[in-house]
Amino acid sequence: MTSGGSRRGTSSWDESDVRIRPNKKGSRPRTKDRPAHEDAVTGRIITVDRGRYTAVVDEDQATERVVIAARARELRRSPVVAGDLVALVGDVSGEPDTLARLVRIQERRTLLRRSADDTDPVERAVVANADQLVIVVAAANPEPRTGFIDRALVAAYDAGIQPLLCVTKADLQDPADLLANYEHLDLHIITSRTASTPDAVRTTSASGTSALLAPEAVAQLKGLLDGRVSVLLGHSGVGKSTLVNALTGANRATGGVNAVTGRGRHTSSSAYALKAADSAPGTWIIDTPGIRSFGLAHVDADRILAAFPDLAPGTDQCERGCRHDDSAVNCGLDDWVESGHAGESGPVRLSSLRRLLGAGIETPQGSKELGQQ
Ligand SMILES: Nc1nc2c(ncn2[C@@H]2O[C@H](COP(=O)(O)OP(=O)(O)OP(=O)(O)O)[C@@H](O)[C@H]2O)c(=O)[nH]1
Ligand SMILES: [Zn+2]
Repeated sequence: MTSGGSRRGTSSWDESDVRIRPNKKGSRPRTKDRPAHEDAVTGRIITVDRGRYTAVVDEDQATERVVIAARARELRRSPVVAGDLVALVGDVSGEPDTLARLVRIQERRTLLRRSADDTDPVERAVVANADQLVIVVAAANPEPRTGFIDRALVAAYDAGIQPLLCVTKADLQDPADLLANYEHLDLHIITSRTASTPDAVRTTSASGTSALLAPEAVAQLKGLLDGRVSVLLGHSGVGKSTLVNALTGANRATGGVNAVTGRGRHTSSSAYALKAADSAPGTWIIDTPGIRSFGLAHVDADRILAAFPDLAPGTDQCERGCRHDDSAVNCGLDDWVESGHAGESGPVRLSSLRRLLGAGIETPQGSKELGQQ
């Protein structure tokens, strides 16, 4: 359990914070034939596995515990994902072999989504209520792919989540060339490497390989994650679990949450949340072991444009249906940038935007055409 700092956990919420999501069929009260669940407690979903929802209740209090719940029948069609804040009723003791009932999902601040691939219109919720998306790539072994980073950036901008780029294994390869692609985005970039100095952070990967990481990047990352909910995303082998363990290590050895999530390797492929060690209340790291790709069929180009406020007004002069991408003719963004409205970095920002717009997304008018065929 974390300690110190101001209390910002779920403890300060009351029932009015737990809102029922708008009902498509109108707002027929659900309280008519069942109790109003006034006794419900709020839980934070840390993982989902075969219809069982694992939640943390009474976060950062002495009574903090892990409660397993099943979804109430009326929520059968509502996906519940890691990071969701939910109302739980029934047996919320968290004792072995008890099962609570999940009766409400709190309105989400953000929702990270993906489709299985660019042509699959079915979007899946991945993580709810995240503040930032930490995109983890290795400088080498495996080779970094800008396509993956770009797609993750698009997914983050689409979800209204702040992206952050973490490059590992800088001891193997100087990542300067890779990073040149991203220096004109509003993006925190953290570069991590191994080190053999006495202050190196000792950690292990999920498979048990130990590593010594230079403390600067670990400290920097810790500072950026403090008090926030962060999703970590990266391909296998980039050093994600090595980093996660460096950040959560102390906590995995103790604490209630550990009982469910931290015993050796997590076997489920779904996202799961871990509490960071020695951090402010509300600091959560959500790992996404099963996610190797980001289908973007659901993404709206307007939301990507919104992440470029210096450029977005330039599209006022575009013709209807303009895709603003590399193939666009008479795109207003060209004039906007040429006439200096977006400042000196305008041209490189525009080419970054266009690269992202080409990462496989719908046109602003909502046609089903993809940006990349
Ligand atoms: N040289 C170097 N090796 C590292 C660094 N970080 C991690 N590694 C090593 O890279 C290998 C893969 O690291 P993991 O943490 O298992 O990678 P992962 O992303 O969790 O991979 P999966 O568990 O397959 O998802 C391990 O042998 C680590 O010790 C680094 O900064 N530099
Ligand atoms: Zn345009």
